[in-house]
Amino acid sequence: MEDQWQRAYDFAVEVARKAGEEIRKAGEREIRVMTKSSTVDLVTKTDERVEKIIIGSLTDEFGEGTHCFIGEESVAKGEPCILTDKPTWIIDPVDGTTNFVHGFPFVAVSIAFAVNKQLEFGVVYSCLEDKMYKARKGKGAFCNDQQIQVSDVKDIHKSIIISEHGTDRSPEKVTKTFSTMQKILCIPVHGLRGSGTAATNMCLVATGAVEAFFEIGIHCWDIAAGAVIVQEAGGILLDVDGGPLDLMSRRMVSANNETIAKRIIKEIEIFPVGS
Ligand SMILES: O=P(O)(O)O[C@H]1[C@H](O)[C@@H](O)[C@H](O)[C@@H](O)[C@@H]1O
Ligand SMILES: [Mg+2]
Repeated sequence: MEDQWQRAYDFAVEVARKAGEEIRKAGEREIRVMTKSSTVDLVTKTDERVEKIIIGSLTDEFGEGTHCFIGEESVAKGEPCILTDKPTWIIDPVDGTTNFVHGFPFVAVSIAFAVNKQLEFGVVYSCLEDKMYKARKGKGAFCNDQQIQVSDVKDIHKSIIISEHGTDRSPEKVTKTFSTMQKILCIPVHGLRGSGTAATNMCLVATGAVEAFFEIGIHCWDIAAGAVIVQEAGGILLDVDGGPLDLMSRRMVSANNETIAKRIIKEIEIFPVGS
């Protein structure tokens, strides 16, 4: 049977690299010369510009109207965020926007592709590190074309766990997030980390650098590509309540195995996520 999505997969890698180059140029050209306080609107323009480059390239390649798009910036401007059975690109043009403004070296382009609500492939380009992570369902996960695999650690005491506090500063969320982090830290685990971008965090799970990453508050575009990469690296994806992952639920646990995932889930204090 003809391999229907290989060309789309290969092209997604090219587009991610082109988008990453645009982000690097924006960082060198614009942010360095502006005070941080005045860069927020510039960043929004960069995010929007990069998303336009990605969607424009995909539309030129595959034709107007053949595929659907869920992009962070398009949704922010009122486009629907609904995953249908149609072939759909799920895009975060600049994951780690706050990092980008500050020159903190973890900024990722995240591009995933789903058909019939099933993820076919994911590409995460950590553009300041020049690390191209990619994975296609059933065909393994790679970083710069080297196959990657999750850690084989089962003892939680020998693990590093990633979590993020996100951008919401509401008292309930902050209290529950830090209470969860405190409980996990004091299991004890070897350490807690966070890169500031969910896509990169998931790739760190996939390479075995850390054992798990969880977060409540992320969006489908932050995690869709990373989900394929973790899965194809031998990892597991669950909801924070231990049920199956729902890509649209704004909460997620990714881990190297079920033992670590379930141990983490016991400590997570769940809170509702805003719109
Ligand atoms: O809004 P930015 O600065 O991009 O940060 C969020 C990032 O997009 C997510 O991937 C992270 O997981 C969140 O914790 C960040 O707040
Ligand atoms: Mg993001």
